[in-house]
Amino acid sequence: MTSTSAKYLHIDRVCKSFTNGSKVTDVLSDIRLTIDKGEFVSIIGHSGCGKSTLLNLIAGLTDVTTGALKLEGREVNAPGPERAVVFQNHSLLPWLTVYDNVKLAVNKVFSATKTRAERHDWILHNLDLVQMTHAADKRPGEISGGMRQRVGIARALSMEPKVLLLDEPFGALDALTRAHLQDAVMDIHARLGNTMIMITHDVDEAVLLADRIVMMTNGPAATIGEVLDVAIPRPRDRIALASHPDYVRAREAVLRFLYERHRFVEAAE
Ligand SMILES: Nc1ncnc2c1ncn2[C@@H]1O[C@H](COP(=O)(O)OP(=O)(O)OP(=O)(O)O)[C@@H](O)[C@H]1O
Repeated sequence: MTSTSAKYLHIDRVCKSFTNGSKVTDVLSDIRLTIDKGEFVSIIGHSGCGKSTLLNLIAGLTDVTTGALKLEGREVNAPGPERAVVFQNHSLLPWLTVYDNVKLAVNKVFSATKTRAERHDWILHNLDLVQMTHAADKRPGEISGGMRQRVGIARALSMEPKVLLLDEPFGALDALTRAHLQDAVMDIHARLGNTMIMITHDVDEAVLLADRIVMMTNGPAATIGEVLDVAIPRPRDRIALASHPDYVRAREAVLRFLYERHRFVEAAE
């Protein structure tokens, strides 16, 4: 980690509680994490531990209760196009075509700085990045779930975000489609070099994609239990990796964390 980029995204002693009437729920406690520019970070942890809450804090969709969250030295306290989110279930507008869904995002960010022709080219360029140009005139209801997720990624990328936040984007997809999209994301990350943070429940996905894996303890008041470096060279090939000793070791470390040291126990009411 170089000193100039060390504080690119800085999460400093962040706690998050939700208050509902007189009931206060402490969801996250003392989160400390620094993410480098261009890094790919996976966040893994049992259901309900607070992964989405952490991502929403980075997105600016919810406020920190205490602590500070900064991107390039600037406090994050509202959503912004420099932090685009892709959700598990696509959030495309069903009445607009694929092209128009991306256009909406592009117009929002670039209407003052790109001409109409440049914006058109930019929309097609982003659809091309996820290999969806052929479906530009289709509506979300006319394409598959995997294709909708691709369009969601294109729409997020079209805003040229500094940080791409992925909240379990492939959770609802079949294994084969998921593998194709993982490859697409790795390819985009290699080509654009942007910072990506992805929540996943899938240990193999976490290891395959990430430079570091952030492992969260169980809630309430969850925190970061361990951060694992995945020093496997890129490009990564899923078949070659399956028997790679570093891959096997990383996978085992995550499994041990999740199933031995921080086993999920159903909360007894
Ligand atoms: N707006 C809210 N008000 C009150 N509690 C909330 C709110 N949002 C989330 N929570 C609680 O915070 C905890 C963490 O939720 P979160 O969705 O962040 O977990 P998660 O790790 O992403 O879960 P999953 O893996 O199941 O998606 C849960 O107990 C949830 O009920």
